[in-house]
Amino acid sequence: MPEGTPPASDRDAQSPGAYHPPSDGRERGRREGYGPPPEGRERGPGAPRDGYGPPPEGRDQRGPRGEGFGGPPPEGRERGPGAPREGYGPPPEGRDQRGPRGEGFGGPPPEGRERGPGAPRDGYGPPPAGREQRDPRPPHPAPAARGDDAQRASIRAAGEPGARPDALHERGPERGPRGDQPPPRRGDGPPPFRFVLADADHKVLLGGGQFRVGDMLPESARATARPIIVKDKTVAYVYSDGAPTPTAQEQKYIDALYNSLWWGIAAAAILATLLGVLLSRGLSRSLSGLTQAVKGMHKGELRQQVEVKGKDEVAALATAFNEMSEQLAQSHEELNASHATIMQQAEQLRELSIRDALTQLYNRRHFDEQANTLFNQAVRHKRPLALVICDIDHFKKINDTYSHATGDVVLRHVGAILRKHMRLSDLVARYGGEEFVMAFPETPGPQAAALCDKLRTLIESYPWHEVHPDLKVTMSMGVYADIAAGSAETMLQKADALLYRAKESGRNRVCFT
Ligand SMILES: Nc1nc2c(ncn2[C@@H]2O[C@H](COP(=O)(O)OP(=O)(O)OP(=O)(O)O)[C@@H](O)[C@H]2O)c(=O)[nH]1
Repeated sequence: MPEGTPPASDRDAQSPGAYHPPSDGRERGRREGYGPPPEGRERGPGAPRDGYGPPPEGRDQRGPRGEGFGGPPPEGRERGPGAPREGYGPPPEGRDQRGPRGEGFGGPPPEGRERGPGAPRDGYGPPPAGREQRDPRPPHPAPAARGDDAQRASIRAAGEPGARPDALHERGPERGPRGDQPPPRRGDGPPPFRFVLADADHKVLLGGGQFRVGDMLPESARATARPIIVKDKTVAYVYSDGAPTPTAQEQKYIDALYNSLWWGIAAAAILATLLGVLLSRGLSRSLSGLTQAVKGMHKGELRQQVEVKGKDEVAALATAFNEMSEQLAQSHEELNASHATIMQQAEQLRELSIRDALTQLYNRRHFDEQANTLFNQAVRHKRPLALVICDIDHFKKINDTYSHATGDVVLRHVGAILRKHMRLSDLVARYGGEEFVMAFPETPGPQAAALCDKLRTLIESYPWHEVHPDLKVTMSMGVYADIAAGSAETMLQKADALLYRAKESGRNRVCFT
């Protein structure tokens, strides 16, 4: 069994995933071998060994247990070359082949810890020449018999470059810092992480970064420190201090990644810009066509069609716009047609409201409105105005002799003769029954009477025999042309009086003042 490897029984009792120091019994047993035997415990060569006295044969060849910490040997313990070593002399041959213990922590050894060239190393001072070449792996944990020294050695091993704090719980005493696999070599560069080791009271045992030995870990560091547990008891804390320091190769790789990232971002930005410019140009052209079409619609040209390209949203918008424009134009045309129809019908209704259905002349209501207007204008402009009332002679006899229908035909023919032979500025209406009224603007009385006489002659000479062989039709008229009467209504009353006089005078004649 190589030195430093605990007995099988001890190893079996240890958890495979955590570091456990040797049992107290082992520790005591080993330590007891370096002090004087108890009084009265003299032993002979065959006496059972309890650690006092020379080891049995073969033990010396293995060399002493590698305690490196302790005071000077007890008084009177003079040792020869074969005396058990306590770390105060060169190790026996073959000891160096086991590899160093706890390398990785530089700095001088504690005061008073003078060591010989073969003394077990505790991590302070450079290793012997060629040691790293022979065994690059971190040392095994301290032998179980060394107790607290073994714990320190194991803890120092955990603090080596590349070691993880939780590795203390993962590897057994005879395993490497990372189990059975050697730690990755990182060349001669700085360790990737720095660790600070503190005892259970958070007092720094092994400094690093901003912490010195003896400092107290601040609360912030304590929160993230990883405990080192021995037999369910926290014996120390490991705190990671500082950021990882990549190797030159790793830094190159990181730089290359950053360069690739920045070039990728730059390329993406350029592509996005170009794509945006192209899209904006196409979009601008499409929207320009739509804008022109909308302006055309605003001017009243509702039927607008824009070019549809592709199948994107702009094309869908152009298609929808074309459909909307066509529907809007059709609706507008239908609305215009309906409006024209309504206006026509309104005009027809208006005509019906102001005209006589039998003769198609204006009716009395319309004549009264227009006669007032003409009267006011004549008064304002002091212009002549003549108003005339006409009545068919013995019309009752016509109805009675030739039928009521013949009487209607006579009324229509008389109305047509009156309308045909008057000026457009003159006004004629059927006043009721067989009565007609006329207004002659800009016409003095004598001229109006002459016109009325002409009309009377035309009615009398009309070929009524075509309506009925024995039919004779004449008309009597009263003409009044003095606006001094005061109103159109008064003038009509005066004209009606003259009509009555014409009737009384024998009919078929014109009377005026
Ligand atoms: N056919 C027809 N007859 C009408 C219409 N309106 C009124 N009449 C008739 O016209 C006749 C008018 O007769 P009157 O008022 O006595 O006058 P007149 O017979 O013409 O006698 P004078 O005026 O004195 O010459 C009445 O018989 C009415 O019925 C009409 O629209 N159509």
